[in-house]
Formats: sequence, C-alpha cells, structure tokens
Amino acid sequence: MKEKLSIVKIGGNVIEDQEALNAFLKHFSKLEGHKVLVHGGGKRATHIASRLGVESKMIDGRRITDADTLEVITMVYGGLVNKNIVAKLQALHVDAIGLTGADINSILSVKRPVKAIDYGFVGDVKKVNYKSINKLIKANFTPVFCAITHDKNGQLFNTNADTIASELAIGLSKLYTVELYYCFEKNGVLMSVDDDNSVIDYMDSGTYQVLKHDGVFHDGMLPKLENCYHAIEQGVSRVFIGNPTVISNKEQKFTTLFL
Ligand SMILES: Nc1ncnc2c1ncn2[C@@H]1O[C@H](COP(=O)(O)OP(=O)(O)O)[C@@H](O)[C@H]1O
Ligand SMILES: CC(=O)N[C@@H](CCC(=O)OP(=O)(O)O)C(=O)O
Repeated sequence: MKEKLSIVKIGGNVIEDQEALNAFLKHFSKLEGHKVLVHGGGKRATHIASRLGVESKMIDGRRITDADTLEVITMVYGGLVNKNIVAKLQALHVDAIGLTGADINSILSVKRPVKAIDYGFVGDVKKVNYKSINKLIKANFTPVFCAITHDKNGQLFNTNADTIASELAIGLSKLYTVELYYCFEKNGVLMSVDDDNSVIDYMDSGTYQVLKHDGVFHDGMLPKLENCYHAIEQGVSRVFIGNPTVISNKEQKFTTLFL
C-alpha cells in the first residue's frame, strides 16, 4: 500500500493577511505524515509591481508576464514570499526547503502557446520530476514550491500556483496516495460567492458542469476547479477546497470534489 502524502496550496489572499498566514502555517506544521506546500502570491506581486511602475494585466485568471513582470515575480514569489514562509515553518520546527521548478529540475514547462492571447513568459507544465522531489521527501524535508517553473534552457516561467499544486499531485500520486488541499479565504466552493454559509459539501464532475454553465463560478475559481478535476481524472485520490483550517479540522464546512 502507498504511503499518504498531503499537498497543500495556499492562496494569495491568505498570504496577504499575516495573522491568517501564521494561523495556517501552524495548522500545516501539525499535519502528520509527508507533506508539500505550494504558495501563490499574486496579490503581493501586483502590489510590488505597481510600486516599481510595472503595470499588471490578468486575463482569465492568468498574468500576462512580460520581461519586467518576470523579474518582479521571480523576486516576489521565489524570494520574498517563499523565503518568509520557509523561515516561518522553520520556526515551527518544520524542516522546509523552498523551491522553484528550476531547483533540482523539479518542474519543467513550455511557453504557453500563442493563440488569441500571448501570455508572454507563462509556462504550461510539461513534466514533474517526482523522483527528484521524492528524494527530499524521503530525507524528511518539506518542499515549499512557488509559482515559477523553467524550460531547462535557462528560461524561467510564471505558472499559476493552482496548476503547480495539481501537477505536483498528479506526479507524486505515482508514489503516494495523495490528498490535495486548496486553502483560500472562503469556507469552500460557494453557491453564492457572497454567502460563506452556502458551501457546496460534495461536488461531482456532472454537478460541476451544470453549475459552471449556470455561472456559479467566477474569476480565480474557474482555473482552480479546472485544475482540481484534471488532478482527479489523473488519479489523485482526494481533492478538497476550504479555508486554512480544512487540513486539520474536518468538523467544519469545506468542499470535497470527486468524479
Ligand atoms: N462559487 C465560488 N465560490 C467561492 N469563491 C468563488 C466562487 N466564484 C468565484 N470565487 C472567487 O474565487 C476566488 C478564489 O480564487 P483565487 O483568487 O484564484 O484564489 P487563491 O487565493 O487561492 O489564489 C475567491 O476569492 C472568490 O472571490
Ligand atoms: C501565470 C499566472 O497567472 N501566475 C500567477 C502565479 C501566482 C498565483 O497563482 O498566485 P495566487 O495563488 O495567489 O493567485 C500570477 O502571477 O498571479
């Protein structure tokens, strides 16, 4: 039987709220067994880009990444956000190691093909080197991934953090029974985005298609759910969406997704 591995993605709104981030990291530190953290930081990148005079442009939840934006996101995701999270985890006695997809050649990507839109330096994941990542896991390190990948020719790419989490989950599910958690500031996938009590407890792919057609999901929730169902279809055992306590408290409301 495969061992269990928890992969947890934490979104940009929680990262912006120091109290919420600290509370989440405390929950994460107590999570038993092997674990991997993936973090976003889109909000921080937009904020710092604007202070540097770099304009941010998002289309369908993805950032148009020109050369200046790539510099900003490399500093913000790979440096500021990643290293602060790693330091906070070390303070909580988690032996965390921060990584981009270039480190140990962990996540390879190719430039997102230009169709109607040229996203610039945005990468679509081509390969996850789960065997290399597993060396860190087996040595009892906790990998902490940011939203950066590379092409093995020296080019870094910006890749949506929800996609990084689902691709890592797919790759590592060859070795582990993976539980994938998407943590954000709401209680789960909501029937009505303004009502935190309207959590959809269970959602199969048929219901997902109907609700999507009815316009229940907007903005970042659209790519998030696409990534979730992609992971489930590719063999990830369990996928949950909820607030930062979902990883340790199954008493409260959250959304469980299945085929
Ligand atoms: N039906 C829905 N249920 C919950 N959130 C939704 C829904 N539709 C749209 N959203 C929006 O999606 C956002 C989450 O996506 P995103 O901002 O990409 O998350 P993250 O912080 O994880 O990166 C929420 O903040 C919310 O405003
Ligand atoms: C290509 C692309 O859009 N990348 C994202 C990566 C960060 C991210 O996903 O952050 P959140 O999880 O906080 O939204 C971006 O630059 O915004």
